[in-house]
Amino acid sequence: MASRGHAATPTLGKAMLNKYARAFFTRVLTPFAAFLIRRGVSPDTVTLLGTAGVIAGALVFYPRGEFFWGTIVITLFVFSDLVDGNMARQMGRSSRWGAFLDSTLDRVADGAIFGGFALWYAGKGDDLALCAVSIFCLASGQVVSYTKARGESIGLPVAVNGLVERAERLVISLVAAGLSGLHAFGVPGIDVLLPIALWIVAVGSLVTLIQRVVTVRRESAEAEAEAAAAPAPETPDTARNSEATP
Ligand SMILES: CCCCCCCC/C=C\CCCCCCCC(=O)OC[C@H](COP(=O)(O)O[C@@H]1[C@H](O)[C@H](OP(=O)(O)O)[C@@H](O)[C@H](O)[C@H]1O)OC(=O)CCCCCCC/C=C\CCCCCCCC
Ligand SMILES: Nc1ccn([C@@H]2O[C@H](COP(=O)(O)O)[C@@H](O)[C@H]2O)c(=O)n1
Ligand SMILES: [Mg+2]
Ligand SMILES: [Mg+2]
Repeated sequence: MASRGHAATPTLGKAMLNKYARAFFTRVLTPFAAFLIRRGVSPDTVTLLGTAGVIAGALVFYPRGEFFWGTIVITLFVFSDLVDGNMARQMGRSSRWGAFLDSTLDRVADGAIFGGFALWYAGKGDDLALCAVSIFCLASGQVVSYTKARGESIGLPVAVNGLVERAERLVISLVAAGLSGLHAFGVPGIDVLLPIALWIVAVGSLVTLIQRVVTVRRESAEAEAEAAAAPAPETPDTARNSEATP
């Protein structure tokens, strides 16, 4: 199957969280995943419910500026993205459909999170620049993921993850949003963290996008050169001719 961060393809510039945190969370979440399997829950159900919870947390709380509670709800549900795959692997039922559903709903969840920030800044948060930065984070995150999916669909390895993968985008934004939310409980000055995080995610996503586009361009040129150097494949016509020619 097409490569992902943890696939067989040698991957350059593997992002920190996918490299170090995934193994840790796999160990921690495996017993919970096994428990759900014993209760007859399917990986697809976990994928769907997890996404619904993230959407609810992001779109109910963030547009009202309730960053603490929004982040608590999202955090409770976002780890379902690590549990669903874990369950599928334990059951020996990892599937193309599951990979498609997981990745597609990742995009939906990310849209809700950064859309929630944008709605806050477009409304009561009253900051057009930060609304624009939130929309940039949303769009660039989706395009970063698309570069890999499209590159892989045309047969390239896309052997780079880049500086800021999805896990980084989420951890930076959610930690900052959760802490910024403490402002509502009287912690002074802490609300500056969310704007800082959004700028970091925006710049990091742009760098990641460039890293991936450059990689796809190089891999594509290499693949074209390889194809040009290889002997032309036999068509029925050339096969007939070569049989006729002694
Ligand atoms: C008083 C304190 C208030 C604070 C409130 C609580 C704060 C809690 C804050 C944050 C928690 C954040 C948790 C975020 C967890 C993210 C988990 C996750 O979903 O990871 C997904 C990621 C990728 O999964 P996939 O392989 O399924 O997805 C692929 C990916 O989307 C690709 O996208 P691309 O990267 O290319 O853009 C797609 O291409 C592909 O299609 C798709 O399939 O999983 C991982 O990467 C694994 C690593 C997970 C690492 C989780 C780290 C969590 C670390 C810390 C959390 C705790 C922090 C607590 C801080 C408290 C601060 C006070
Ligand atoms: N409903 C699902 C969800 C995931 N999978 C498989 O797991 C892989 C993703 O693993 P994560 O640890 O990142 O969740 C995905 O590519 C599928 O192979 C599944 O089968 N069904
Ligand atoms: Mg998953
Ligand atoms: Mg996922």
